[in-house]
Amino acid sequence: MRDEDLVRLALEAKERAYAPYSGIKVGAALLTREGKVFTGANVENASYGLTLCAERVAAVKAVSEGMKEWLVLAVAWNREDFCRPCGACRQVLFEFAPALRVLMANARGEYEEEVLAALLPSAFAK
Ligand SMILES: O=c1ccn([C@H]2C[C@H](O)[C@@H](CO)O2)c(=O)[nH]1
Ligand SMILES: [Zn+2]
Repeated sequence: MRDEDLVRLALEAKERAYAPYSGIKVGAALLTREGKVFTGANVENASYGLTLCAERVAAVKAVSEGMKEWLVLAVAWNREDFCRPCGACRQVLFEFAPALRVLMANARGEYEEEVLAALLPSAFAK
C-alpha cells in the first residue's frame, strides 16, 4: 500500500470519530507486516478522561486480531496543522514497533513523516 493511500484511509476514519466534546476528529490507519490495515477514530466520553485516542484504537484492534508487527501508521485530523500522536499513544505504539514510520497529516492530506523512536526519545522500554 502506498503512503498516500494510508493517509487517505486515516482521513476517512476520522469521519467516524465520536467527538461531541472537543470537536477534534482524529483518524488513524495502521499497516501491518501482513499487509492488513487497521483503522481507528477517537471515541470521547462524558467522563472526559475515558476518551480513547484514534491511534490506540487502531493499535488494540491490530493486537487483538493477532497482528503485532507494524510498518506504517498514518494519523490525520480535521485541522490545518499536522496531527501528532500524544505521548500516551507514542508509548503504546513503541511497545510493538519502535521503528514504525509515522505519517502525520493535516485535513488536506499533506503530511510529514517521522520514525516513532525519534518521536519518543529515551523511551521506557522493557
Ligand atoms: O494522540 C491523540 C491525541 C488526541 N486525540 C483525540 C482525543 C480527543 O478526543 C481529542 C482531543 O484531545 O483528540 C487522539 O485521537 N489522538
Ligand atoms: Zn493519543
